Amino acid sequence: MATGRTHRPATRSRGIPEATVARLPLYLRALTALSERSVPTVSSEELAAAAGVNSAKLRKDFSYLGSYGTRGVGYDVEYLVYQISRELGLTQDWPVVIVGIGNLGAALANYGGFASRGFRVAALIDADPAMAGKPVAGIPVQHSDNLEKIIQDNGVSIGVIATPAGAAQPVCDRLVAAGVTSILNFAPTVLTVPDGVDVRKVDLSIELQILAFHEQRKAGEDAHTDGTGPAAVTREEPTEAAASADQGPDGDVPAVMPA
Ligand SMILES: NC(=O)c1ccc[n+]([C@@H]2O[C@H](COP(=O)([O-])OP(=O)(O)OC[C@H]3O[C@@H](n4cnc5c(N)ncnc54)[C@H](O)[C@@H]3O)[C@@H](O)[C@H]2O)c1
Repeated sequence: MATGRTHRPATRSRGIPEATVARLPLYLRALTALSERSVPTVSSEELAAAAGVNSAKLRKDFSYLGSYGTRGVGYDVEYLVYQISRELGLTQDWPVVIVGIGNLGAALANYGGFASRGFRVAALIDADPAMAGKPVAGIPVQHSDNLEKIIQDNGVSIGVIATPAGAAQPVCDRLVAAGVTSILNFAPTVLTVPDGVDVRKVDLSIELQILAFHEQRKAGEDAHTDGTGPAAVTREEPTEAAASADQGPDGDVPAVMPA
């Protein structure tokens, strides 16, 4: 039975802080773009700018990988791609199942970017009997009655939940009981999982709400500056929403966050 914890502590067992782990994909994306342009080396400043990260933070992050670059030359792009991919576990193929093949699940299944990053969609699962056997992105949807067998047959450790909120916890419990140890949750609900299971939550509506907050604040500042509106909320007086928002990899609020 699922209990208690929803995410791991701030430092992982190998000593790399969770905030550094969260920035590694940003570096990898920037490095992959450089690699595709056959750029051999990159300075910490250039790479930091491309990744949208402060360069001192980048150098600190890379020190956890044992990568210090060469003075006057910078970092070897190909080697860093390899090192970060290895650190993120992307040098092996990860079979992933998506549960809930509605609008979102089908869009995720059709997204080509997973495969190029080492994630293979091994199975699509849905509770609607009418969908069973129908192909989505070339993969036949399987009925959720067979969820446990599908997980075991495919050796799946990563599950993506794209069901309605009410179904997410029972689906999560079944995934975990079947052996899944990492969950990416798109349903707007907090999942409870046992120790040893990682949950990441994606919620685009929260991102939009935070942008709305900033828009409202900007509008307030404009009105205050030209003297036409009520007193603005200043940047020195964050509202509760801003104060409680999780900080992302480089101070922004991440689109994917711990559950
Ligand atoms: N995180 C985000 O940014 C974001 C964006 C859009 C939607 N969502 C959320 O994603 C979820 C899916 O949205 P949608 O628009 O695709 O909905 P949808 O209704 O189109 O699809 C949901 C699918 O889940 C299936 N389902 C229901 N119960 C199930 C169960 N127990 N096991 C397996 N499958 C089950 C349904 O048959 C359906 O095919 C919702 O929770 C929605 O709120 C999140």
